[in-house]
Amino acid sequence: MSAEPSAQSAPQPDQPLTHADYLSLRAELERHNRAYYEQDDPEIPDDEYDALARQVRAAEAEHPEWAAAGSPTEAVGGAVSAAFESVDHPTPMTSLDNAFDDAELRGWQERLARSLNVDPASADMPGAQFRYTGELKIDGLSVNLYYQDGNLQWAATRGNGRTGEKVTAQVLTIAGIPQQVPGLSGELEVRGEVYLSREDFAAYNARAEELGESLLKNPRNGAAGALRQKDPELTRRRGLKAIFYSLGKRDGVPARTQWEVLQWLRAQGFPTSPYSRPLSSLAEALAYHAEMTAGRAELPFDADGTVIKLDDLRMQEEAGFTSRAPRWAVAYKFPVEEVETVLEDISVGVGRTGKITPLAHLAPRLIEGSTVSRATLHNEDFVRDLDLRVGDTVVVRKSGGVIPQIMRVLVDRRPADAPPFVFPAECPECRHALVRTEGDANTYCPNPACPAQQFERLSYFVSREAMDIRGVGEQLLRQLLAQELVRDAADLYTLSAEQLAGLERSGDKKAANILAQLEASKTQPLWRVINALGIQHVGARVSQALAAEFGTLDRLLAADVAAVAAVPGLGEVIAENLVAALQDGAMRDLLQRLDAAGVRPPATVQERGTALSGLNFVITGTLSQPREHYKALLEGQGARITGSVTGKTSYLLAGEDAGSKLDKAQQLGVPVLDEAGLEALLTARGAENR
Ligand SMILES: NC(=O)c1ccc[n+]([C@@H]2O[C@H](COP(=O)([O-])OP(=O)(O)OC[C@H]3O[C@@H](n4cnc5c(N)ncnc54)[C@H](O)[C@@H]3O)[C@@H](O)[C@H]2O)c1
Ligand SMILES: [Zn+2]
Repeated sequence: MSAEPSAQSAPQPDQPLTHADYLSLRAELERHNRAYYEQDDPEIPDDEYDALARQVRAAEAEHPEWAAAGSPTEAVGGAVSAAFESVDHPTPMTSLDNAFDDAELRGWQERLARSLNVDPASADMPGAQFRYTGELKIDGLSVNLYYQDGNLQWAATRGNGRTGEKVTAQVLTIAGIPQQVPGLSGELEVRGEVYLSREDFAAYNARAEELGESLLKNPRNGAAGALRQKDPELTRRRGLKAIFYSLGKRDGVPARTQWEVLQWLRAQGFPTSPYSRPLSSLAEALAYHAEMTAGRAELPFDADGTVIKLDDLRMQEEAGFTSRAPRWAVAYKFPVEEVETVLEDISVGVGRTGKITPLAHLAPRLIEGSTVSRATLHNEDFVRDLDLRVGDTVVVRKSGGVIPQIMRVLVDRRPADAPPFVFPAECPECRHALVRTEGDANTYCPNPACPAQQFERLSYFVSREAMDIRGVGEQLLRQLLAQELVRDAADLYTLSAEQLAGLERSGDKKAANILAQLEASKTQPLWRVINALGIQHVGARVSQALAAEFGTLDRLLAADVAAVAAVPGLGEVIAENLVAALQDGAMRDLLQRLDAAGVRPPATVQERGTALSGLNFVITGTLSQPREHYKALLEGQGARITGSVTGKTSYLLAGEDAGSKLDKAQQLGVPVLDEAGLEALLTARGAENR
């Protein structure tokens, strides 16, 4: 394995910078700060940014007069966006100084000792006065929660360190944030990191990739973009998480050390990190860092290093802060592992929606503990921007700790005869001309009869997360397509025993088994059928939400965009796409033929709750959601819905402007429920799965 020399090394001392060089580097740094902090969209990886910042700092150390006009190296964060109300942090929120190797961590301890008037040699004595807490440096963005007398007043981003953006509603979409800290009076500031888990990051990008939308560069920027949404509902959909690790104001908090702060936070119900550790010496800090470095690939979130903090809070206060960071803590960054490898081939795949995706085939290399031999190239522009050519030596790293990504091409190592990669104009499977519409990064094969798409759609249809037809595997599907026995999923249900038995490596017994499985699949639950249609962005989770909401396929087919978009977990984009897909002529034809073949999912009703079984409901008046919603909800709990109020009616669900039915119910003494009443009834009867 050949690791790239680190981009983090300090500038060469034999290359003194001129003032003009310095100014241009500094302008570059400011530009990257804006892209990173204000647009949440960095242009360069963090280690390259860090190297640039070090160069500027080194120049300023030699020429303090250059920095006099106010350098970005002195500042924390970026400008506060006018889109949010701004709020002053009672205690400033700072950045952290960095260390990049063990020697730098020792150097940090020495400086710390001197600032505390302690002999650096004795600070490092076994069992000495310098104890630490080791934590992971989670790659998210920091927030400050401000409480008065134990009640949450607001939550804000770090902003420029003194003033942040108020994002209370957005922060409260994160699970587990206490709105009260009982028993405290005075002021409390709780600081932590809001982040996107690696899993959620990957899921987001997978969807964005399908949509042809721009991808998140890393989980940190994903978290920052999600938290700084004006609409908290959009924040909620991204599924942010948070981990808390320090205090600003801390009136009445009984902690004397950082470790006790963490224990206290945990006891108050704040999410805390399981990876934090008390450390009794610098040697233990080094070992902790080494251990975290080795285990970083398995973390559920991105971390770019460890944070080593002097444990004693009184000593922390004594050591104090520089202009932008505490002296008592340091971020020890993980090395960025990049490897060089050779691009052996670029293949082009066709997905079930016809999307064409180029894939890099790499000479296998080990990166952070796993072998990497492939990397997605996303789309045409991605390959062109890199100017990738087969035979190139490329630099690969894991982005977001998990997904291998080609960072750049080492052009000087390019074989002389390497031809530029030409993105195909025709589908590699069916030779149909490919289309790429303006404004879309993706290229598609528009041919619905494309065998690659047919195959992908069919294998998706029978897959475990869809119709789960185990006997129909990849090989069988290929044979069926090749012999033109099927074109789409509905054709599977028209197959005869003779046709199946006639296939290669098949026989009567196998054929009977396949037919039995096909037969059984006709009553698979609704969500499986919805999922099996293979509509863009409609996977298992979305299908389950749709089935729960609409109950039957017919109701789903009748729903408009607004009704679909209102389903929990869905949004406008998915809704529009879904409604359009269901209205498509070919899709209607497929659905009709599936129905004719006997594929009839039982109404979702039966497989859900029984909390209201035996009860008869009548619905009237204007409710806050379409009547279908309540119908599905009630039927989903086993209730029957009837049209008129009679002696047999158990409840009338009445919205605004209810007319004669309400009168009738009152006459007959039928209990009348409003929405809150219904909610209470469901709760009282222990309804789940709503
Ligand atoms: N790629 C780019 O263009 C670009 C531009 C600007 C900044 N950056 C990156 O951003 C970082 C710069 O600095 P910064 O000041 O935002 O912060 P920082 O990431 O260097 O360090 C401070 C921050 O660490 C976070 N943190 C996470 N876990 C913590 C813990 N356990 N204890 C304390 N703090 C913890 C806090 O949010 C805190 O504000 C660098 O990593 C730099 O590479 C990159
Ligand atoms: Zn094709």
